[in-house]
Amino acid sequence: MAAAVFHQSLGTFLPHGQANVASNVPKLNSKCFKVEVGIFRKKSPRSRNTSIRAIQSSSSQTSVVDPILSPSINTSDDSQKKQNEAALILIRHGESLWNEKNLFTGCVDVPLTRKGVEEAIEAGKRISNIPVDMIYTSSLIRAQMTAMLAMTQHRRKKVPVIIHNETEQARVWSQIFSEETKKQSIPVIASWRLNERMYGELQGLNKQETADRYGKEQVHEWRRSYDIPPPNGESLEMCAERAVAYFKDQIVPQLQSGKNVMIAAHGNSLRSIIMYLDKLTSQEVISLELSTGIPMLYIFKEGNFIRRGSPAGPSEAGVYAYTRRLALYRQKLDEMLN
Ligand SMILES: O=C(O)[C@@H](CO)OP(=O)(O)O
Repeated sequence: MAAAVFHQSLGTFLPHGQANVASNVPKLNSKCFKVEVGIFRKKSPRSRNTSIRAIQSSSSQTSVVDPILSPSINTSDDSQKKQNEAALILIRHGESLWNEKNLFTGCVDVPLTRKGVEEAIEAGKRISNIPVDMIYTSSLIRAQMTAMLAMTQHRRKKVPVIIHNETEQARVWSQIFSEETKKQSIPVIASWRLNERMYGELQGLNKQETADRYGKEQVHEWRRSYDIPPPNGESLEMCAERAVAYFKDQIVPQLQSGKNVMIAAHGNSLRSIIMYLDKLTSQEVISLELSTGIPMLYIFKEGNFIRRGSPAGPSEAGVYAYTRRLALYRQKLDEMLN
């Protein structure tokens, strides 16, 4: 059985030997952790799931029809690109144990609270009818838990599979040898570049006690100014440099090729990405606050990001104005699953 390698920048599977994955591993240039990319196995264009074929036949040229199974998706096909639209879902992780304790967290890797688990599940319900072909998370467990818990609610019931490419052995040992299983999997790529901003010497300190000690204004400046870093930490601008660069280099090409993408990350890494998507100024981003458990939906179409989700809506219907294609996808899911 021939293995195939998941090629991160192409977002597809190449026969082992053709994909120089090592050259794709970015150099780490600062504080926090892990490398990204990994292996996965190539899907077979021939063996398709019948029920999915029903969806494809209704809307064969669009990306929202579960392109991971669609043989027509080809990253080098320009005409395909022009017609594609893709969904982009952003989720801030649910409440963590340090959110609960009101501690500066940054790159410290703490898990979700029970409430955070429930928020992640609730977020998953809101996006359960939106197709997801690839998942990106930070390297931190709170974002990864959120992504995984959210996907337990997804109606397509594909299984998120974390891509491991830290070493050749990790890559080889995590191969999947069933075509059917691969088709029912969603690659999950973790990158430290999506981590929360590094909070420097504030990490682990209590937010209220820090405000009492250094003054409310000073702490507010550390927390919400655009270009003033906390002591030995990252400003939002510095966080944006690596998070937005990663978004442009790694994630936008997937959207361009028609893949529907979910990103589970953090208050500040997502604020910096939203600043880029919504073309916010450094003044405007200061007042942008993201709630936990409220996913946001963007549609990527003809090179533009169109915001469809409001962070404030109380229910799925209130949150998203579906595009025609998303509505069609949902209708087909209803027919398939009910
Ligand atoms: O502590 C942190 O890492 C972040 C997010 O919880 O805090 P802030 O609200 O200051 O961005």
